[in-house]
Amino acid sequence: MYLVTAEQMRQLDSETIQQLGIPAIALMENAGRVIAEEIIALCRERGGAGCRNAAKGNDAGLKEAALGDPGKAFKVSADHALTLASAAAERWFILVGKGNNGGDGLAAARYLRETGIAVTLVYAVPPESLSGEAALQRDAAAAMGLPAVVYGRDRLDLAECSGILDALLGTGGAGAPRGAYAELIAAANSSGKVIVSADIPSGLNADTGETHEPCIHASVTVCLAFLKRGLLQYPGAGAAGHVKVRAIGIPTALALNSGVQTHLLTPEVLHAHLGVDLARRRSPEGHKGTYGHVLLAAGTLRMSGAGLLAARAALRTGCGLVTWALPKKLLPSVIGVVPELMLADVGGSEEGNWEAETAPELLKLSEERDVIAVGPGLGRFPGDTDWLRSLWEGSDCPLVIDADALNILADSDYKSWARRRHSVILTPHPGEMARLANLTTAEVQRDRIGLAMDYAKEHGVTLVLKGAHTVIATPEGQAYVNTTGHPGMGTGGAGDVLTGMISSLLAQGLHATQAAAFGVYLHGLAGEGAARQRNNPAAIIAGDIIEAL
Ligand SMILES: NC(=O)C1=CN([C@@H]2O[C@H](COP(=O)(O)OP(=O)(O)OC[C@H]3O[C@@H](n4cnc5c(N)ncnc54)[C@H](OP(=O)(O)O)[C@@H]3O)[C@@H](O)[C@H]2O)[C@@H](O)CC1
Ligand SMILES: Nc1ncnc2c1ncn2[C@@H]1O[C@H](COP(=O)(O)OP(=O)(O)O)[C@@H](O)[C@H]1O
Ligand SMILES: [K+]
Repeated sequence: MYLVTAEQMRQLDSETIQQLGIPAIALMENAGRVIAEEIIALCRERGGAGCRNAAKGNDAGLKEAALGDPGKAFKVSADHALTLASAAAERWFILVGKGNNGGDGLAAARYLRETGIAVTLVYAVPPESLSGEAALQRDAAAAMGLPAVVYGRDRLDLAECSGILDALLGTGGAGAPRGAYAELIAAANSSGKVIVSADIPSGLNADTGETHEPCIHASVTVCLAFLKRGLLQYPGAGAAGHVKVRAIGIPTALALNSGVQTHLLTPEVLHAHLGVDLARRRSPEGHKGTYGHVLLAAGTLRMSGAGLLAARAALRTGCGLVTWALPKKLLPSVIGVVPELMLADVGGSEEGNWEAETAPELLKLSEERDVIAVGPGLGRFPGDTDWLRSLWEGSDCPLVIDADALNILADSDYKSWARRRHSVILTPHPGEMARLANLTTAEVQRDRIGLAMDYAKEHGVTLVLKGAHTVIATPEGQAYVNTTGHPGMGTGGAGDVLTGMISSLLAQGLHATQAAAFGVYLHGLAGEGAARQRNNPAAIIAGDIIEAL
């Protein structure tokens, strides 16, 4: 599934209209219809038991009326999606803005009325100020005799409705809602009524997910044609409720041709777009050498657990072998803790810290391994930027950089380092990303997708920007947004687990984008599994995520 910006959406709209010759009013009709269908589905779902039974009876009657001899094949079906047995119990207020989003709402109102639902149009601005297709919809609604009020001129009591359709502002909204728009949004939010948003919640930045003050808090958002980026990024993702993306006649192929490079990370995208074998089939004649060898440079005396977590996660994700390179001082405390793990002491300080002099030994170890993962529990040490530079420039395999190794990178001018033959994957959380990009954490969170895409392209790295809805951005300019995972994963060490997983997939031969995307996806699924196994998600610890793999 594609993710688009408001600008890309406008371009796709106009290409459909100009290249395919489909009139704008037809797209708006389709939009109105799918919005009405979703409202009807919602009414059906939340209808009382009596209503549901009535609906069933009615549907049975309307859906399939076998005519004549029951043995005959001839049947007639009604439009189930636009049928609601409990319609008489519903009254919806349609909040109408001045632009095309308002036009969508007006079209939806007509379909709802046809179903038997009472609708009242609530214009945020005088109806005369509507233009283009929205004006055509206004006239059609008036011709059908739909009752209408104008906000600020006529009496309005939102307590009198059973639900609200928010068709005030869509992708053309700019800045915080003003005047009547702001007042209607605030009133809708405090009404306690169920709210369905057309395309995006009014007051949401469609690209970044920032919510202006005020912003609609919807139960359902019927997103038209393509998923808008802002609906996936918090806090917008929280304001949108259940997002239902519905087709309105804009061909998906247009997005591909127009160079839309952002995707929702689904099993279909992993399989069909990224070529990942989701079943992770293993060759019947495979052996541990077939599945690759991870070299992990991690851990200090005080943070040896980070190394253990990353190493165990790598093993559980299916690579053949893992060698954990660590300061000598750690050996007595970790020997035997994970029996499957190989340990390589590389010197280090008396206190069990890393030292710059360990670089040649690490490079030597890397010659026999397929990937280097560096960072979990690493700490900082004198000469660490030169140390990381020698790994970057001197090793001949993919490199996964996490935690303190990201902080080292943030202190380096690594764009001037020699180009690598193999890929580099960075896995920052928002705080680490802020240091890398020289921003505040709030600035990072403002538009995670946009920032990740720009950074990955500019620095020639695969970037995994962690947090709810992790973004994977590639050096070629693509991005994938993950939705697996769980708030219970906000626990120390969960990121170390991810580093181990991505490294393991790289060792097994997946390329950087595959390994980063599939690793993030599986990590989230394991987090969900761990949440199911524990009765309370707050009880999840990082080791549970590994056990759920
Ligand atoms: N063929 C198509 O194009 C299709 C489009 N589709 C639909 O159109 C939507 C986009 O429509 P759009 O571009 O007309 O913009 P829209 O979101 O309705 O709002 C713009 C109006 O709001 C106003 N306004 C803006 N900011 C404001 C603020 N902060 N506070 C107050 N007012 C503000 C601004 O007025 P102005 O300030 O310029 O006077 C302007 O008139 C899209 O989301 C989808 O639903 C679908 O039907 C598919 C086919
Ligand atoms: N609310 C959430 N929803 C989904 N995933 C989350 C959420 N909070 C945290 N995570 C995931 O948990 C991991 C935490 O990583 P990180 O902050 O690096 O932890 P640590 O440094 O302790 O290992 C990341 O993969 C992140 O995406
Ligand atoms: K809206």
